[in-house]
Amino acid sequence: MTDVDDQFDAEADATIIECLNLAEPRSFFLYAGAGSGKTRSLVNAVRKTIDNEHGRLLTLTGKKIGVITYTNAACDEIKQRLEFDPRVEVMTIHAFSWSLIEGFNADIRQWVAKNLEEEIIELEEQHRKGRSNTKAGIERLRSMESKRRRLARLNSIVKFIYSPTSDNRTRDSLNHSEVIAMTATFLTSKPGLRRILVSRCPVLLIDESQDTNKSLMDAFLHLEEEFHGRFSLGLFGDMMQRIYSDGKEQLDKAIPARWAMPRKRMNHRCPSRVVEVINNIRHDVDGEKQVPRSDAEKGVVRVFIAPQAGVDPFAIEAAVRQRMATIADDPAWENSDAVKTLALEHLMSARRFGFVGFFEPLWGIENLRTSLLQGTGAGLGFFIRDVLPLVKALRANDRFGATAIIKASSPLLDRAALQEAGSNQVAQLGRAKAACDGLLALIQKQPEVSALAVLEFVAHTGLFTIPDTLAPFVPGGVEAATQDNAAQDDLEDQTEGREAEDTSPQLSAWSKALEAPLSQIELYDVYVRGQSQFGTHQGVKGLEFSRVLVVINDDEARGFLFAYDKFFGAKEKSKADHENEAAGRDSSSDRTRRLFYVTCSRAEQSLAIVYYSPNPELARNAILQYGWFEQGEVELIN
Ligand SMILES: Nc1ncnc2c1ncn2[C@@H]1O[C@H](COP(=O)(O)OP(=O)(O)OP(=O)(O)O)[C@@H](O)[C@H]1O
Repeated sequence: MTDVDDQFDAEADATIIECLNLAEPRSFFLYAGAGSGKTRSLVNAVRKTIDNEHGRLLTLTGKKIGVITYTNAACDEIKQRLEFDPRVEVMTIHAFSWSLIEGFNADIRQWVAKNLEEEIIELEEQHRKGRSNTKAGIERLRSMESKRRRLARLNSIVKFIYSPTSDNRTRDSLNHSEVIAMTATFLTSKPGLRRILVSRCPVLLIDESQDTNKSLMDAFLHLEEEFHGRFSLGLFGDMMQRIYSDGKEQLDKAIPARWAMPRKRMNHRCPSRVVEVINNIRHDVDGEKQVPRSDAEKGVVRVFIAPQAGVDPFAIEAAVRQRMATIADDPAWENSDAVKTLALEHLMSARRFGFVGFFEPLWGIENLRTSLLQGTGAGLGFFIRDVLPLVKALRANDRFGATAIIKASSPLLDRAALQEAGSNQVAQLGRAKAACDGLLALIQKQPEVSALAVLEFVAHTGLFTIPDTLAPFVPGGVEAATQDNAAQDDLEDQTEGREAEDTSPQLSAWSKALEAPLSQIELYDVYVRGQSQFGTHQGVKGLEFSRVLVVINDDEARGFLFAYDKFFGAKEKSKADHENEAAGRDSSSDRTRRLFYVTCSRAEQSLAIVYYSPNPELARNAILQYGWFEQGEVELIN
């Protein structure tokens, strides 16, 4: 690291540290682009603060520095970098919100009731106006019915529960957006809650603040207004990287003049050519210009334009990697594992990484999506926490590991089974061993064995407990589950859950997903852990990779928030787009430009963009007209 580079933005860091002075806390808004080390500044400032006399004060008073991150992964990373210091509370916005409102059961009940009543009135209104025999009409009726039922049951719920990392489908649970909305309302309407927050965390730092839910952000800004001088709200983020519609538009314009406005201008991540390109993309938005590190390489940037129809994307992307290996003089491009491929959405990644058969049916069910992306929920857990670790241990001939897994989670060797076996424990151990051997044989004999066949084998041998979600797919599964009272309750919660009245779509989705080979679930698991070479444009916010391949295909993505075809001039803008632009409102082009900025700025060495266009020639001209890329950097392929 060169001294000049290290000192380049030193003033911003010093300002932030000053703001965290607990005797005189001051709020601040850090203005800094991609790769400028915002997270590093956050961690450094917190560390410096807890290492000085303020740290002792925090220990004495039991107060904490609050840090809100955007993802669980970012949360873990920051905790680790701060060595799990107990004076710092690092949480996602969902976990933080719940930590504020948990236990206020009467208020929660009242809020949910009012919210449900309003939603029901709105649905009734729509019902009066619309037709009831269409798909939308039927869903509306079902939703109305479900909300009425939930409303009727509210009084019987003594304690509301919520988990920031799962689908929250039981009767007494709240969903993610309710918790956020409720926290915003409570913070605004309850002075006591505001006092609790400020007294618990005299400093609250929010990373990726551009995407923090707008009503919650407004609540924090009001709270700051009331407590300034005694409380510091520190916003880290980059308005150019606002890619979720939830965030507060023009947050930067809402910041009071008394706040500190530190600024960082060096990009420590990207090579100089990538810095130039992202400066170009950003230019018309706020003119903010970054400089590369003095020791930055030049790097390579290429845009490849391919036709949208009648091509094999796998062949095209392989050819692009080959071409990049030559242009960048970097053979690693030929190895797809060394390239991070960013698709517009998860299905595109699933197709490319090879787990679409398992993923697509479940992804089609709206309220399974959170758990699908987080690998949570009993059905997924059965495979990724029980079966796959055992399969891996057996394949590696790791008898010790396999035994540990069986001991920890197989009913064959749980305490009750062993007690029941009495003097016959050896036979019970033999049964477990035979089940393991059988599972290994099944997988070795048929490497593409279906998930269903594995499930049936596990049910037959009793190797693991079959969760209710999967019980309908094994002989006698449902009866076995319903004999058990607790299971019966769970089943009712699932079938008569708040919103999910009709579980048949979920059952048929699981039925389809189980036809996929178990090997697809292994790939899915690697993907959701973020360990594959694939990711989505939105999902890689905050991350960085040596070689980045951005895949753009509106046709395959079928999204509506982002529209590259319009952005790159290959498709006409709609009337609404023109109106939004004329009125200075956020248009789909604005959103697309910001997403493009995020993806391009992930590259540490070289960047390739593959754009599947309905009209490659037109797109090429439009892209060149922007002037972001040089003539030689844009190639047509087919
Ligand atoms: N002062 C510095 N010296 C050396 N490397 C740095 C410095 N600041 C940041 N970096 C490195 O630059 C990269 C980008 O930092 P970081 O991820 O914190 O940036 P960011 O501003 O959060 O980026 P983004 O908004 O794009 O997610 C990281 O690899 C980080 O280690």
